[in-house]
Amino acid sequence: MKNIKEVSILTGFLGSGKTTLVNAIISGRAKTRFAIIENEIGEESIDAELLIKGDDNIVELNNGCLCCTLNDNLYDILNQLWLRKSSWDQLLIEATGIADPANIARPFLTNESVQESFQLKRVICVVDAELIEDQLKETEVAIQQIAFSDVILLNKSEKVSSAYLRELQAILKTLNPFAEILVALENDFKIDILFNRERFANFYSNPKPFLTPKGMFNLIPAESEAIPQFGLGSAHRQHQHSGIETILLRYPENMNIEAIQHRMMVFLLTQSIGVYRIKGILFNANYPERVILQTVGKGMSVSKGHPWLEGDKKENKIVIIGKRLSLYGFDRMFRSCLEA
Ligand SMILES: Nc1nc2c(ncn2[C@@H]2O[C@H](COP(=O)(O)OP(=O)(O)OP(=O)(O)O)[C@@H](O)[C@H]2O)c(=O)[nH]1
Repeated sequence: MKNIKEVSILTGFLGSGKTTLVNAIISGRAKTRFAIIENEIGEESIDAELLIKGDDNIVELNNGCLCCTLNDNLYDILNQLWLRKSSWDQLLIEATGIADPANIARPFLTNESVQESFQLKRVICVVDAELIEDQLKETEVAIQQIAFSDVILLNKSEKVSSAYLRELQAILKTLNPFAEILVALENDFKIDILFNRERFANFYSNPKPFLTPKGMFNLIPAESEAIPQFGLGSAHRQHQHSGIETILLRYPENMNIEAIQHRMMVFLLTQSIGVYRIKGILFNANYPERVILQTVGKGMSVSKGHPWLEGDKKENKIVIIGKRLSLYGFDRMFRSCLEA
């Protein structure tokens, strides 16, 4: 009998906690070998570096959204993963924070040849309890993510009161009465409960194939969208999606970690409107590990990442995601924190 692989899609707005959940899944289901598709909107992968283990079956898909420009690539990747199906058990897809999960799920729901090999078991939406109300007001995609999911994981619940948490649950119920809402407290995800949840198999009635059959999973040639790029030395603007854009900055010099923390704190307090997410892998020769800088909304965290190994390209890599971003302003700010 053909071995059908289970698929889980993780969605949720920028910074809600998807990568943290992927790590919790990897360690919480240690007996399951996961193939993981990591999609990031920036050209450079940062999330893959934040995963707790390196694995041959981690596929990074950068500089575009699986839900739109990279959707064709999904077929390629499914083909590749299927060819080495004996090396993994289940597939996890971490969408970008601005993806519409319906578009990622479509091949699994409508394409018969994909369905013969892959079964979409659940779409999990990670929701930031502290920020979701603002996100729902600002971006339609936050609503789409909640509306399409089978399970809503109300994350960072320790940051809000229990009365507000109940209010939020009521709001989420109105956006998606069919989904089950689970509450996660301080990264304490109940992974087994999550993986017991399965979508209603017949929820989408009478799906129709939407692609011309070709190749193993109806592979169609990728028609990649032109991506606007503006050069500025090592800094450039990369990709636009739903009015949300990404800037990538790279610097080979030592970053002064104290200086950047201070600078970021002031920035978040005074100027951060329209900046949804900053993720940085920071380099300083005095630190044996990568320093991970993250901001979500006005919150910031700085933590240790993987150690630098010989042969690693030692540099600072910072991704900023938001609307109407000032490339020159960010470049100036980060340059001012480099050690002379
Ligand atoms: N306080 C608190 N922080 C959390 C929790 N879960 C995640 N975080 C923090 O939130 C930040 C973003 O988490 P990620 O897991 O990277 O979020 P993400 O959804 O993968 O982010 P994007 O890939 O940029 O969309 C990190 O600094 C995490 O440490 C939680 O339950 N409580």
